[in-house]
Amino acid sequence: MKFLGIDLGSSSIKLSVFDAEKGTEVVAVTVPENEMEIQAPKFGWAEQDPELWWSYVKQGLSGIAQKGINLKEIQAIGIAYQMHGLVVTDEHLNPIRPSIIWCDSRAVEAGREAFDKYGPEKCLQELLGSPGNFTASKLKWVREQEPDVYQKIRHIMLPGDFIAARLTRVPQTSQSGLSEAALWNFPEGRLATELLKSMGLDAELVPEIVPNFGKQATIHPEVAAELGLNNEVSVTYRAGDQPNNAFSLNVLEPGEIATTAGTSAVVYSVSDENVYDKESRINTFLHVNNSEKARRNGVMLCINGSGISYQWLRKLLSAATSEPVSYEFLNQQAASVGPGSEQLLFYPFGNGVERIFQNKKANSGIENLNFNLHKPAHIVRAASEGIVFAMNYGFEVMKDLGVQGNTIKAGKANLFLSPTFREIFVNTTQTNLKLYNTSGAEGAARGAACGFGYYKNMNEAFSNLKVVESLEPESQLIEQYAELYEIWKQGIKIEK
Ligand SMILES: Nc1ncnc2c1ncn2[C@@H]1O[C@H](COP(=O)(O)OP(=O)(O)O)[C@@H](O)[C@H]1O
Ligand SMILES: O=C(CO)[C@@H](O)[C@H](O)COP(=O)(O)O
Repeated sequence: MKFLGIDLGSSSIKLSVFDAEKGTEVVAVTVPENEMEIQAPKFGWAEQDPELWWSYVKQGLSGIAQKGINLKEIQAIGIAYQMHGLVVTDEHLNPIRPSIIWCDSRAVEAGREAFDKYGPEKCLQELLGSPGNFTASKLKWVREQEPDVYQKIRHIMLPGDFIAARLTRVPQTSQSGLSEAALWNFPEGRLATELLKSMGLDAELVPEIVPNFGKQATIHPEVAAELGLNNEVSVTYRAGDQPNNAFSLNVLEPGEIATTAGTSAVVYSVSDENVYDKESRINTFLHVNNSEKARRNGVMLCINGSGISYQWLRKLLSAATSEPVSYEFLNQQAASVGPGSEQLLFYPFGNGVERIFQNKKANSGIENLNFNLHKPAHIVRAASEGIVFAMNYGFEVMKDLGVQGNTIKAGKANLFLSPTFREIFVNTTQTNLKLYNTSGAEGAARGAACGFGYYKNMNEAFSNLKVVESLEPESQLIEQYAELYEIWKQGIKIEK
């Protein structure tokens, strides 16, 4: 039996077909070939067009068919998606404006006002954090700044809900989705209706709430015919890309930790408690396997400016070449310079406000540049160090909150494909790193199989997940990176 996983990232959309009998991925496709743009009509804004996402999903499905898969054999679909975005649609499920995505900073003030008005203590107790810059605050911004748009909205959705709605023509969202929107009352396990009211938002805009796993809705026959899919195929799994990354790595139980470094970088730890950071630098969302019987939360740090820094450097280094330079070239450049990049410091905070700094903007850029000494390779290495150091800054807050564990799992993907990045990561965070040969899209396909009822339990879905590489910190490098991290930390400048 074959299952399809769709991973709607900020840089690209990945699709995976997983053959459950064989226990392996049989086809993987990434669209577009070059990374998607994030539009910034104003400084600090970040938007993408949901119609473009949908056109890439369709392109990805054609790519799968071209690789010899009979799309009619797909039994169910799982969707993972960039979190916290706001998609607003009319009654025909057509977007009314571009999506205001996760790293858009415009709603920070709206979130602060909502936090103060609803009451800090109530927010922390009920939402396990502030409405912050999450989906609910983005919707409040639309209501206040674009009242004509707000009036036309019939459904609000997260990015993955939109893709599911395009497939099934049924608007739905999930409990974990609402938690990432800051619209979930954790202690009572329900929609945060009082917060919606306090923010002046209409609860009717929230679509039907479905569990992460299980038959959510069946594909619309017209869509099935257009895409060449089977009429019977259903969406049986959806989750934000970070809980999905953890799920893909079989990180499901308290104390287990996952990481990734795509456009953003995340360290994600599972907890069975309603833990929260009073300053909302670290965020708690529902994990995919949360249930009434067993509480499972994802406690996580997010650095917005992670792989996007590397992506930006790649574009810069490609400006004068006929073909873009490859990421492998960047990795080689990084490896050609020693730890510390000859005192060059890189601050990766150029993708909106950062949660680890309480939704404030911090410095982005390169410091200590010496024109007679530093080459592009130093900048690439410094960027890798700066990204890991930023992750470590958040990881320290997680540890203060009681997150423990010295083994972290990651997919062998994105920045974790760089040996230098991996070395910096293990020695700075002082953790063991286990890399698995899997991806978020493959995880979403396994999720679809779980939701379809193919497996007896979730562990069975991961019985042939394999570690492809294990790394451990080395005492000499630990010392070296600890010193470099302290120097880097001194250079953080947070806007007042
Ligand atoms: N071979 C590679 N080596 C190092 N980094 C890479 C490589 N390929 C991609 N990346 C990094 O990973 C990023 C994309 O990661 P991905 O997980 O696909 O992002 P998203 O899920 O946000 O779309 C790229 O922008 C780049 O920074
Ligand atoms: O905001 C978060 C997590 O809370 C981000 O991790 C987004 O979910 C975007 O993910 P990527 O596109 O970087 O995978």
